Amino acid sequence: MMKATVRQQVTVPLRFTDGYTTPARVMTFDGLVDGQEHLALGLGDWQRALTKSAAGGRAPMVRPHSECLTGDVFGSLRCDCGPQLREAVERIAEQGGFLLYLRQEGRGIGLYAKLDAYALQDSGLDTYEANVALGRGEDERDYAAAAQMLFAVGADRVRLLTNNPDKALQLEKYGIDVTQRIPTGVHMSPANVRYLATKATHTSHTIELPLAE
Ligand SMILES: Nc1nc2c(ncn2[C@@H]2O[C@H](COP(=O)(O)OP(=O)(O)OP(=O)(O)O)[C@@H](O)[C@H]2O)c(=O)[nH]1
Ligand SMILES: [Zn+2]
Repeated sequence: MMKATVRQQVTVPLRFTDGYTTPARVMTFDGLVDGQEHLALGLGDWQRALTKSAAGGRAPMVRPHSECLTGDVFGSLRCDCGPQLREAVERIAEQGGFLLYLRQEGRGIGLYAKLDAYALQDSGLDTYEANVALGRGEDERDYAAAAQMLFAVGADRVRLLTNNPDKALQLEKYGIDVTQRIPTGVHMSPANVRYLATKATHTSHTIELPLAE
């Protein structure tokens, strides 16, 4: 795999809508294989986490988060992306590590296509069937660039914050040592319960859902 390098890093103070604040070291990259403008956010004492990991201690916590404009920015209740992002930033900041903000809108099909998929879901298809009906893959995400970013920041061993087994499998395939997979919380709403249930049954996401009535 081609090597990527950190292109720039700047500190950005974050404040979420619920008032939670933390500084983030926002990093950009040169040489990412997919040509996208992905970001890594170094959170908490990420430098100490890297030093400890290199000495054989606990690996830094890392969450690969796929972009979701509607959820991350506008607070859409159709998915769980906004609350997951908020949760991940705080958990990583507590322990030191990285949030990878990956420009993989709509599981890689893009924003307009995701909204087309939402329209199909409103006429009965589930989240995966809708992608297929559009002639797209159920999930087109590839994590090669994410692996490149982790190597570039020196995090080749990670504790991965995700419920998605594919993220761990792909990162391992690209040479990252995933020492542990940590589940994220489940952020359910009436509008996203079907979406979450489909993820759990269709792609073995580790999502614990209360039984539907
Ligand atoms: N095509 C499509 N994409 C969706 C839909 N709902 C959410 N997404 C996208 O799915 C992605 C969600 O990504 P993640 O938060 O990384 O979720 P995940 O793959 O389930 O894995 P974890 O959250 O890590 O467990 C984002 O890119 C969203 O834009 C949908 O109905 N159709
Ligand atoms: Zn979302």
